[in-house]
Amino acid sequence: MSTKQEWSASPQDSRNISPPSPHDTTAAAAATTTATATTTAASPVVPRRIHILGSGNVGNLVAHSLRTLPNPPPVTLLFHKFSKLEDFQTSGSRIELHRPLKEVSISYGYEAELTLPPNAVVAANTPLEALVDPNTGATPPPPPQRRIANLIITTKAHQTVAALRPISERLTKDSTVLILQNGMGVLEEIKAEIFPDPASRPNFVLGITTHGIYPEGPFTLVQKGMGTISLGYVQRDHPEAPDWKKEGVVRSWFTSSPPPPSEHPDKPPPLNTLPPSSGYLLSTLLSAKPLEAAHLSIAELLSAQLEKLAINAVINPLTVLFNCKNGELLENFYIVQNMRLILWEVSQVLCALPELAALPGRDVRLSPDRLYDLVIRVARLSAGNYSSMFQDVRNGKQTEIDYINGYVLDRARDMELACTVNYMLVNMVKAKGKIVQERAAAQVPFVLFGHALCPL
Ligand SMILES: CC(C)(CO)[C@@H](O)C(=O)[O-]
Repeated sequence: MSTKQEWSASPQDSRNISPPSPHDTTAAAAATTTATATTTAASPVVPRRIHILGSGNVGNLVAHSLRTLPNPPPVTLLFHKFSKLEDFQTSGSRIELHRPLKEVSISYGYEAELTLPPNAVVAANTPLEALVDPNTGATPPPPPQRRIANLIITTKAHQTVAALRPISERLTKDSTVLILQNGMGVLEEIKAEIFPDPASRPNFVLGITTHGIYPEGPFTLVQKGMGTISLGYVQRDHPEAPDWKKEGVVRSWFTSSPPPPSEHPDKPPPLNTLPPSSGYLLSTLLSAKPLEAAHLSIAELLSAQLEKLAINAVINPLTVLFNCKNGELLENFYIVQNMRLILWEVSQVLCALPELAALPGRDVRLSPDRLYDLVIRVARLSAGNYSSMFQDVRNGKQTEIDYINGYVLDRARDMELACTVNYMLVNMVKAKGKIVQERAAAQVPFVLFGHALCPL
């Protein structure tokens, strides 16, 4: 874990359009006690406010952990659906966390915003309920168009680009965006579709979490498994890097830039060598104890991401296809045989990735046997839970399969490797999702204004 560093914050960003909130005006004093180190006259100026896009379990855990710091930073929750914003407000604009053997903790003081652009009313594909209060018919007030210095994205992988687009103009090259979600490939999509110009795009940090969080009510979470959050700063691309728009999405996120200054390539770069907002965001997350966050070198983070990808590539689709809890996968010899088959193929693809060529111990670390041990450990620890993909399918939602097994498939395709097992899994999970959605639709054949008129 890296050393923490103190960051002073600007009381109010001069580019903000909205008037300062009381939380922001006290930012400079508060920032100095969030993390500890030496302040110099030349300390970087970073607005303290942290915006969080994605109001699922991980987003709420991070928000709660930040707001329960001794001197918490101001936190804005960004909602892209009016109904979600309303749920938050009607449940007291607070987040509640239940942890094993710990008392329940409740956090307050959030600012909540709707992220729809002002002209969303006329956009053809905007869901009406996202704009108009179903009870009163009122439209929400326009959100303050404050510049976003620090953004944490915890949306599902497939929702990220659409959720980020309405706020993308509030991010600048001085901002930092942390992408904290399951799956891989989203950073490349964001760069290609939202920030094609390397010179003006924000800084990025990638993260993965192993915390086991489950909802117990609106904005009430239960932490069943204590995990960690691993974070890695992504070096900026050179402005002369390839034009992503022209050449399509390249799914490897390693850049053409030299690695950031660091005494040893396995060590993360010191926070004070990073852009100020990246240093501030990392330092603040590292100081939030319940998150158990660690700052890794980007090579270490990539390995951890790929290990998690391999775990998800096995547990998630199999729990969908066999309609079972994570632990039930382990009790069935035939399923375990399939696990080994999937991992053999995943391991072949991951070990061939060009960006891992210099990773020490790559072939052992990503060998089928080691990945199998990791899968077994996670399935045991989460034996009583249903995987996130199982829950998505059951709730008729789109899954993250394209960013998990689909990512393995895309990378195999780039390298001209066969990847039939993962190809089949992607199609089978999509087929299962379609069956569930069609069955649900068949049960409610006639829907008007969101109300089922004739449920069967
Ligand atoms: C590890 C995992 C499969 C445990 O349920 C989790 O990442 C999930 O549900 O996606």
